[in-house]
Amino acid sequence: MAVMGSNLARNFAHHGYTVAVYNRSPQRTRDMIADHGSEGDFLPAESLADFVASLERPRKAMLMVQAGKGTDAVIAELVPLLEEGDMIIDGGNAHFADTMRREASVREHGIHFVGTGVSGGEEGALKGPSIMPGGSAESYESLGPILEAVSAKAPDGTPCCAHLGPDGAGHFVKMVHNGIEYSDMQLIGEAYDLLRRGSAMRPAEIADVFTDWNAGELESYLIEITAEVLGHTDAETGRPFVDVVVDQAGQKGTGRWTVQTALDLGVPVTGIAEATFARALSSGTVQREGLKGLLDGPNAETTATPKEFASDVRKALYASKIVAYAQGFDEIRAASAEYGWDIDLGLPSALWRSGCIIRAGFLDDITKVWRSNPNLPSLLAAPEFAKIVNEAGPAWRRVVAFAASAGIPVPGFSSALAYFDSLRSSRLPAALIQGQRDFFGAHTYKRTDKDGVYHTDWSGDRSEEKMS
Ligand SMILES: NC(=O)C1=CN([C@@H]2O[C@H](COP(=O)(O)OP(=O)(O)OC[C@H]3O[C@@H](n4cnc5c(N)ncnc54)[C@H](OP(=O)(O)O)[C@@H]3O)[C@@H](O)[C@H]2O)C=CC1
Ligand SMILES: O=C(CO)[C@H](O)[C@H](O)COP(=O)(O)O
Repeated sequence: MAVMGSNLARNFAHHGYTVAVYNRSPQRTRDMIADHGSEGDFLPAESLADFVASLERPRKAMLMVQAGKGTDAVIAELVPLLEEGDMIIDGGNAHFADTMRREASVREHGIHFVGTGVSGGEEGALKGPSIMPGGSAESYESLGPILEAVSAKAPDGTPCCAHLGPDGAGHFVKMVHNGIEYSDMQLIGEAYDLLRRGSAMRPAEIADVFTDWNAGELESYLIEITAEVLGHTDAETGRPFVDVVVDQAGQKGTGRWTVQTALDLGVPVTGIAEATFARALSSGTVQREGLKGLLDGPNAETTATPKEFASDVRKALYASKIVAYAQGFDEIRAASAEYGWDIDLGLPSALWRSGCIIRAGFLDDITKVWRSNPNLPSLLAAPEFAKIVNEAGPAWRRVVAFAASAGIPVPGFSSALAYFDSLRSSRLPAALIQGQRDFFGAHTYKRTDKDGVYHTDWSGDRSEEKMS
């Protein structure tokens, strides 16, 4: 009955379901019933045993508790109280590997375990979140209609909830959703910083720029709330709210997991990685405090007009955002192959169209791309997206070049551009790295002109040997 659980319970009740509710600390349950008990049919319980006893069979028990140890603790307490055929649904931000482990262990008791991503924050949970369930297809048959009823609806009326695949598939997709969320937020932050430092615009003016952008191709929840946050004035000081907030970004772990998992899968999610490291750097007070005044550099403003500059930043933001999404989908595809999930690539973007934090107008276009050609090597290979990033090129380069010359850090914009340039390069310096690896470790290399694996006798006469 913390923020997500209580709002989701109210959402179920608003849809006509009778909802049994329980929280480890009973006061939270009492508060929720006192504040919202009249909104629907609730059965409050002060012990887990009473909670379980009040459920219809087969029982469906949904957890919205702290991910990690909290989730394990509740499952351990819940399993002995349940029977074969019952179902545990974990809606928290669990690591997909934990979900795979929990699913296997709970299945031994004949109990279904559904790990599901839930996104939309406090408001989404109440009014309709994007729901990303994994678990067995059998469990989705009975659970799906309930989750679909309370989920957000896409502009075409489709529920933003669908079965993504077995065991950890749902939580994996939610994890990548959060990784993309990190990237999106970092890119927006960089756009703000460029306009603020590079064009001397005030937060309220930048809020207007974001409001304007929200009417175009960048239309999204995160752009919308950015305008709200930038337009907000601190009541106590009368200063822009953004200027009174400590500039250290928090993180609960999902961005880090996305990057760690991508490293294991060998998928370059550079935008998500830069965004995650940027949060860590902002919070690294030892280094930031310790180096204050020691590091030198420029502090320049653009010579472009604010309108021209904002137009370039908008294009760079959109192109970098497309790169981040392309990388996220690459990670989902790689994990689907690795774990045998068989995820339909068109589904995540379809489920993200409404309700979730990264909801955006262009998710409809992404869904259409994957639906018409699921075998594309990358989202960037879709002609419509290739056209956008290609056309953004000159503005993107002007922004990154300006940022470097002006001393404004843009790790998201510049890493996205480097990714784009790497992919379009016919030759990469990886050939030299292969030579170095062979030199110091006899790691061998392949040649461009003939088949086989080769090694050069670097410490001897430098003759080349065909190894296989
Ligand atoms: N907040 C958000 O915007 C979103 C959150 N999520 C995920 O949803 C879940 C709930 O999030 P949120 O509402 O923010 O709350 P928190 O993540 O802060 O979790 C608090 C809840 O977990 C319970 N809890 C913690 N440890 C235990 C334990 N050992 N045994 C029993 N209960 C325990 C708390 O009970 P008690 O009151 O007794 O301490 C409380 O009900 C999390 O997994 C979160 O990652 C997903 C999407 C968005
Ligand atoms: O899952 C969410 C949104 O989709 C949660 O709000 C999550 O807490 C966001 O991650 P972080 O706290 O690391 O910024």
